[in-house]
Amino acid sequence: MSANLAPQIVEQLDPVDGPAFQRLTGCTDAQLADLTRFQALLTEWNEVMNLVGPATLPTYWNRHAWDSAQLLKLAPDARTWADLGAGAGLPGVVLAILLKGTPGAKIHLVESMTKRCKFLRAVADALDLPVEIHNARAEELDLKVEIVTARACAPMVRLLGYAQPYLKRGATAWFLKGQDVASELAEAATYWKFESDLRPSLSDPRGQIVQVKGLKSVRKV
Ligand SMILES: C[S@@+](CC[C@H](N)C(=O)[O-])C[C@H]1O[C@@H](n2cnc3c(N)ncnc32)[C@H](O)[C@@H]1O
Repeated sequence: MSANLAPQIVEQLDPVDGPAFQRLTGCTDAQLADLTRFQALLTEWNEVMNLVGPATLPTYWNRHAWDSAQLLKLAPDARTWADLGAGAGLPGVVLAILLKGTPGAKIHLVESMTKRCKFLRAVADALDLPVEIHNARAEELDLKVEIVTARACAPMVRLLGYAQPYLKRGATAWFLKGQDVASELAEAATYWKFESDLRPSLSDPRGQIVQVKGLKSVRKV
């Protein structure tokens, strides 16, 4: 698949395997092969370090690949991304696979745990991905990107603090959130002023993808 994933995406829940994911996204055979290799690396490394819940691996294509890939539908023209708390490479590695070969594509994988960065480096080298890996705390970096994203990194009240430097430099935030998003947003609103826009997740019937704009601190978290 080339630069524009979004126009080809047909909305449908739960791709159960690689071919179903390919039908859903229109990804190329090469991208499908990379995603399959990523699944194998995730499974192999998960034996020796805690990357994802083992029970989620059988549903990799929906829970991890499609959950991550759906972000490209929201920002089809974005080329530069920062994934805060990338951990196992979700969503950042999936985005990098789907944007590989697109001129200007660069995905910053920001992860504070050194051993998880080792995994991300191994994946990036094996798949020759357009990524930069930062073994750092997200809020300490000063990166200029179009989109800042995160999945399961921190509750919204703290995530906004991590994302603030990126938003200040012009990024748009799209965060993958679960069923607790309403209470997370209510808590965050006592510390921050911001506008949010929620879209239903295409991979998780209880999930939401939250856009955040106009972030200002009201009081210290
Ligand atoms: C629960 S894991 C989720 C990883 C991945 N995004 C996923 O969905 O599988 C959260 C990750 O965020 C990292 N993390 C938490 N706070 C961070 C921060 N301030 N800067 C960078 N990484 C952070 C943790 O080390 C951990 O790897």
